[in-house]
Amino acid sequence: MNVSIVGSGYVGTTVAACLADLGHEVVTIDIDKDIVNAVNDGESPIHEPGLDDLVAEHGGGRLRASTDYEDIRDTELTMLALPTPSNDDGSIDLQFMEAGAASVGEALAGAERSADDPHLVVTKSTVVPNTTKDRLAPRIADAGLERGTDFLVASNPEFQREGTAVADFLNPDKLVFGTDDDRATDLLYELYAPLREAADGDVPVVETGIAEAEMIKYANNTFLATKVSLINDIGNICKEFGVDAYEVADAIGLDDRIGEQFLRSGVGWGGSCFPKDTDAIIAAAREQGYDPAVLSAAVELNDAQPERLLSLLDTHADVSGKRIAVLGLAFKPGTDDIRNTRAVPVIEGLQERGADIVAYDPVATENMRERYPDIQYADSAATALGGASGAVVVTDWDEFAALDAEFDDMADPIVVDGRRVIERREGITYEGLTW
Ligand SMILES: NC(=O)c1ccc[n+]([C@@H]2O[C@H](COP(=O)([O-])OP(=O)(O)OC[C@H]3O[C@@H](n4cnc5c(N)ncnc54)[C@H](O)[C@@H]3O)[C@@H](O)[C@H]2O)c1
Ligand SMILES: O=c1ccn([C@@H]2O[C@H](COP(=O)(O)OP(=O)(O)O[C@H]3O[C@H](CO)[C@@H](O)[C@H](O)[C@H]3O)[C@@H](O)[C@H]2O)c(=O)[nH]1
Repeated sequence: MNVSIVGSGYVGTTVAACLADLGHEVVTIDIDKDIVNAVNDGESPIHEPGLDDLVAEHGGGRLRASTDYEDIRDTELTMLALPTPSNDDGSIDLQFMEAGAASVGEALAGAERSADDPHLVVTKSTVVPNTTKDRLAPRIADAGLERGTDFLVASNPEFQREGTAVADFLNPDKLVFGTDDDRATDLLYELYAPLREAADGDVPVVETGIAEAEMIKYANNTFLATKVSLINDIGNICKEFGVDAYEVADAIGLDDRIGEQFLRSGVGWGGSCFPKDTDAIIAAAREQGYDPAVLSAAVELNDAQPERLLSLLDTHADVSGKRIAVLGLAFKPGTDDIRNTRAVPVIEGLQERGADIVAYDPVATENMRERYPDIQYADSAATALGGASGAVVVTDWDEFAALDAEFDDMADPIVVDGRRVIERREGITYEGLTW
């Protein structure tokens, strides 16, 4: 198939490269010339394991990028993979989606199409229920097009995680096709046919309505975020009793109804999705007159975990004027993404306490330096720990688990672990956040 993807960021580039690898002809449209040039030169514009190879193989060939929306005219369907950030009140900001939809409409309006061959516009981005129908379809139609005749709309949310995005896209737990027209459903089946054939096992397809598909994405993300907040709540109770929350989690995870994943308690959830999506669906629900109590509590608890981590440090040392190591800056291991990382409230809490911060991350240092140019950055965990009067662990990078003799070089070996990566050992004062 000929496919276009508007927005060549984390999702757009990953989906485009994977679809090209599966045999489709794909063009991504982005307003950022550097991204467009990178893709055409076979270079991945983002840090994502496995993506470099795919873009190197297909970039400039079956995978092209362009700044020109008119390139979507030669394609059968267009996916919108544009940002959906938060407004100040947490509600979804649809300005990029509406601008993209309007540009798609203008490009399609200038194309020659037969009435029995409408272009399918698919919402890949995460949007609150009814956005595609009420906010995006009208922007496309503004160019003088008629929905159902000139174009169709659908929702096909994406469940890939950063750090494992390529593998997640190619082997999804499910595909969700939100449509209200059989022609749209057929096109989505055609698009995903090579993926379903190549996938490791059966890939179930959920055929549903457009708004249901949009809501499934929020239900998925908020369920997982709340699961982590719940295990953090339980973990905080465990800490009060001197009980190991990880032994408790391992045991309850054996119950199929609970499941073993997303039971790692600690300093909380961050990233480009959980925080903004939870805020967006809470704001959307409130606009409808419903206040989601459990989701609000999940956010509140998540916001409090970094301060709990620092309070534990306070019980061992007054950090004012002391060198404190922050190990891990990315919101999770495997990525250089610092969007909504828990490292930010930890750094700000340490700054409020007057600590002299030295931070280390294997790949996210440069991104954090742009945000906090005034703190010190070390080029290794060993350098960060050397002479420090305390250390906090924020990201569960594997390399932190191997640290050992490095603690001997601390001025005062106090380690407060927010991710359970460091083993308790002789010679250090160790506090786990929930164990
Ligand atoms: N990042 C993830 O892992 C992930 C996973 C699932 C779903 N999502 C959702 O997918 C959507 C996109 O997220 P992302 O992380 O890929 O965003 P991103 O910021 O990485 O990428 C968006 C891209 O859109 C481009 N852009 C902005 N305005 C444009 C316009 N008018 N026309 C063309 N291009 C334009 C930007 O230059 C950027 O390259 C969001 O709704 C997000 O919630 C993200
Ligand atoms: O047991 C756990 C699991 C995760 N986390 C934290 O939760 C956050 C999110 O982690 P993860 O879900 O692995 O990463 P994302 O890349 O943000 O992926 C989520 O957000 C994406 C964007 O919507 C979705 O597509 C994915 O399905 C969804 O898992 C990170 O800060 C993790 O440290 C924990 O604290 N404990």
